[in-house]
Amino acid sequence: MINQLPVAEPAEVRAAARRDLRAERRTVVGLVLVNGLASAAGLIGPWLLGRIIDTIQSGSGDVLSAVDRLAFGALLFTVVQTVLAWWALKIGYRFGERTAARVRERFLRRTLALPPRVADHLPAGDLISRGSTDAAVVAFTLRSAVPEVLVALVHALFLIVAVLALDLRLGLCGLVSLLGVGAAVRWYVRRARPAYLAVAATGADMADVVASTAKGARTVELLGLERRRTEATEAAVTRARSARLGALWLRTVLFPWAEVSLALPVVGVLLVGGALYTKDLVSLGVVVTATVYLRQLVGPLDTLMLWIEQLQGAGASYARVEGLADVPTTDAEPTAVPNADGDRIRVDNAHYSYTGVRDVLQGIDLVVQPGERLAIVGTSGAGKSTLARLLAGLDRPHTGSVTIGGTPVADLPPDQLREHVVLITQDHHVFHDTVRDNLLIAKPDATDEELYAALAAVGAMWWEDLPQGLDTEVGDDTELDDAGAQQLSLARVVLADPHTLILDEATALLDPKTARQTEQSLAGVLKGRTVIAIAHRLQTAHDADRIAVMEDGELVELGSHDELVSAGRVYGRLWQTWHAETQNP
Ligand SMILES: Nc1ncnc2c1ncn2[C@@H]1O[C@H](COP(=O)(O)OP(=O)(O)OP(=O)(O)O)[C@@H](O)[C@H]1O
Repeated sequence: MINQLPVAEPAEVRAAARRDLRAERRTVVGLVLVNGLASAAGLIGPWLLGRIIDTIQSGSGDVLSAVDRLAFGALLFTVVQTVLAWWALKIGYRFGERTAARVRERFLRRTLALPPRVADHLPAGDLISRGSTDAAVVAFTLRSAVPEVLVALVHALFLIVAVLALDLRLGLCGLVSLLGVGAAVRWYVRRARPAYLAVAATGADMADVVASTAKGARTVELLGLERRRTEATEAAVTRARSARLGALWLRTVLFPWAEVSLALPVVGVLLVGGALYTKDLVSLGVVVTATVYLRQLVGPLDTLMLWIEQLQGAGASYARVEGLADVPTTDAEPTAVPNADGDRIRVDNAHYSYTGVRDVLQGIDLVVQPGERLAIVGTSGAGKSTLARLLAGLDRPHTGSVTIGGTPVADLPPDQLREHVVLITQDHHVFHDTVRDNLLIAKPDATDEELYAALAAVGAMWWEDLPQGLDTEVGDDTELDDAGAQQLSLARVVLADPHTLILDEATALLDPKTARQTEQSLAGVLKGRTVIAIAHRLQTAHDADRIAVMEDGELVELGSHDELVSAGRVYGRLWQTWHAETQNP
């Protein structure tokens, strides 16, 4: 079990961000262009203001009409800037929406592409918090922060260039005074990544503790573990709180430091500009224009400051979302392609341990022929379900191999795996969606005829009475009963059309009526396939072609019912006892 999913390295995050930006190349170029125009338009107003002051000061010619013209120009360019800035933001929001969707889809695709044996061992809380909280933070940032930050950056750049072009001395004085802001941001950024990664990791840990307590609620209640679980939850909450306080502390330093630093350029330019003006080295209009430019710089820099925290948090979330790409999915390359050995399932000297201390499977050797019906029997804890998991590719043996047609089953990607083998248990799931979409999961390109046939094969003709047929949403107004839900998941199996089915407790714990209905549905699914059934009732074993008997993780007997009964060993004794019990209940 992986305790925590990987987090993408900064270089990987940068590469992923570059890919996302490249995918929206035209939108980004449009955004920068329109934004540049808006910023350029914004520079003209203060420049015209300087011209007004210089015109009034010179007092030559028709001052009044010159001032009117200049003031009208300033007003016009302010309107132009407002319209262009609105347009730039609109483009930015569109970019954000599309990129956020791309990030979410990538996460979903990566999650679904994980082999079952890997997905089964991932920490659920961490995975859920990455797919929900982290993905939401990234989406919000892309939608809101990134466009505004891009707009602010371009605006700030134009203002700095403008003030330098206006008067190099005043420009340099303004820039020197800005160094404080740069130092504050550097200090913050260095500490923010680890702080926000800690916030996300402790949050995921908290979700894990709560999820595992909820999942095991009955065990907690039965074993009286309430106090221990409460303590574990409190400890997780405390860790999450102190991580968040650590991140907040960084802000309490950043903001006052930055606020003071932002006031300095204006003060510096007023002092230096005043001195230069008294010595007639610069006009009053230029000093006023430079002061207005630097004053305007506070706006975009403030925006950058405000969003910088969001960007840092989102950077950490982006690294967590992208980290899914680094989940190790295979520790061995497939040794052959399916078909070298037909559809034959072969288990060679398979050992497996959950804890690394004790092998619960101890050197299993087994070959299942295509089309065969094999029953696995044994006492509780003998290792039947574990063997079923290995056969279904949900885990790989620690030594030895389990192969289908020569390929290790656990190495098959999910879409290929389900074409070969499907494990049927009582844990079926109906998605809150239409009947059609619930079925298409198994075969996205299935035609309606194929869907009707799959439903008919499992006896689920109730779909014809649904208000909108296949397009009826299930799970809301149309609640399916247990048998209906099981039929829907069995219809998915028919569509996936695997050559081998593994049945583990598919009906053992169902009430008799549902069990009977499910067995009838199952019969339609089993037809023409290799079936490996964990047999809880010896009647199932009796009907199988061969029976594998397990004891303490070993395969102790293998043969037909008649062979094993006449051998009179483990199965023979089990049969005698069961037979006696059913004859004299
Ligand atoms: N997740 C797990 N972690 C640790 N040990 C486990 C886990 N699952 C099963 N085991 C242990 O592995 C051994 C084999 O269990 P398995 O469930 O395969 O047996 P089984 O024959 O299917 O039993 P049953 O008929 O009761 O389901 C048992 O000793 C069991 O306690």
